[in-house]
Amino acid sequence: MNIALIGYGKMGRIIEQFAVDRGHHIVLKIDADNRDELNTDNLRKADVAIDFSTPDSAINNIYTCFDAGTPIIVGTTGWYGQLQRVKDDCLNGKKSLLYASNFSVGVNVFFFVNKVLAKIMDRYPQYDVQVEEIHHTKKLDSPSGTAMTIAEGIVENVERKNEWVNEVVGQTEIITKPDQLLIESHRIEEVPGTHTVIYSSEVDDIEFKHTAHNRAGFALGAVLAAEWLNGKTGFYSVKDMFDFNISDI
Ligand SMILES: NC(=O)C1=CN([C@@H]2O[C@H](COP(=O)(O)OP(=O)(O)OC[C@H]3O[C@@H](n4cnc5c(N)ncnc54)[C@H](OP(=O)(O)O)[C@@H]3O)[C@@H](O)[C@H]2O)C=CC1
Ligand SMILES: O=C(O)C1=N[C@H](C(=O)O)C[C@H](O)C1
Repeated sequence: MNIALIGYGKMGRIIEQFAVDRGHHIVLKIDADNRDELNTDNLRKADVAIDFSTPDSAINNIYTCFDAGTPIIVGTTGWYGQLQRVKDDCLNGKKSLLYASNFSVGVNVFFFVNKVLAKIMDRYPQYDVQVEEIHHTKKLDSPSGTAMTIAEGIVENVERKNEWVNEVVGQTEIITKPDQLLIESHRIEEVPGTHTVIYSSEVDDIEFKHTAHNRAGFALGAVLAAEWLNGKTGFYSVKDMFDFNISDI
């Protein structure tokens, strides 16, 4: 496949390596310095675009791909307030988009088991629950997209939690109400991404944790998603690609 990389930073560069290793060709690389080269003519040279850019630029990048008719994989986080509008425009215009807050196999297994665990813990009100995420200090958005997906999996399944709230440790201080799920964000040099769900009672804690050792899992997952999306029209999340099912267990 011919691939356009929108965002050529930490992720874009690793994605390039995996894509080339798998026999693909990079036909366009966009970063802040050459962003005027992101236009429909250039995008039409690509079979698929992969966006790992910035929360502020993602929406414009998505709509430029829609205009070009180029399917787009969106790894960028921090734009999900616009998700419904993007979904509607994608489906109405018969465009092609797949997004994920996290493309790694490990985290997608984690997302699935998190929901199962939440369903079980719904029965045990003596446990409170919170989510912690740790990322490098260059990260622009808080909470991480991954932590939001985890929190949504808990709020959907634990009746005593109705919404999530975010505290960035050292910047904001939150006093949560009982029906609020706290996501605590920590920023520590060079950490690729660590997510923990903690259920705490008077007598014990249950901790469920995913630690990324590097960015390779995210990058390979994004290339596999591009291969999966090739030839499809529609609006997808990474769940459509992994498709775990409790009846498989
Ligand atoms: N879904 C997932 O699995 C994962 C998602 N992410 C998300 O991906 C995004 C990128 O992460 P990361 O690679 O670490 O970040 P980086 O800051 O390393 O890279 C961002 C890139 O975007 C470029 N950029 C800036 N403005 C624009 C623009 N207007 N158009 C196109 N590109 C632009 C930057 O250019 P320049 O360097 O010139 O400023 C840079 O090349 C983040 O939102 C992050 O949360 C990260 C890892 C995994
Ligand atoms: O910015 C990052 O680095 C990461 N962002 C994604 C997120 O916001 O969840 C995925 C991963 O945790 C790394």
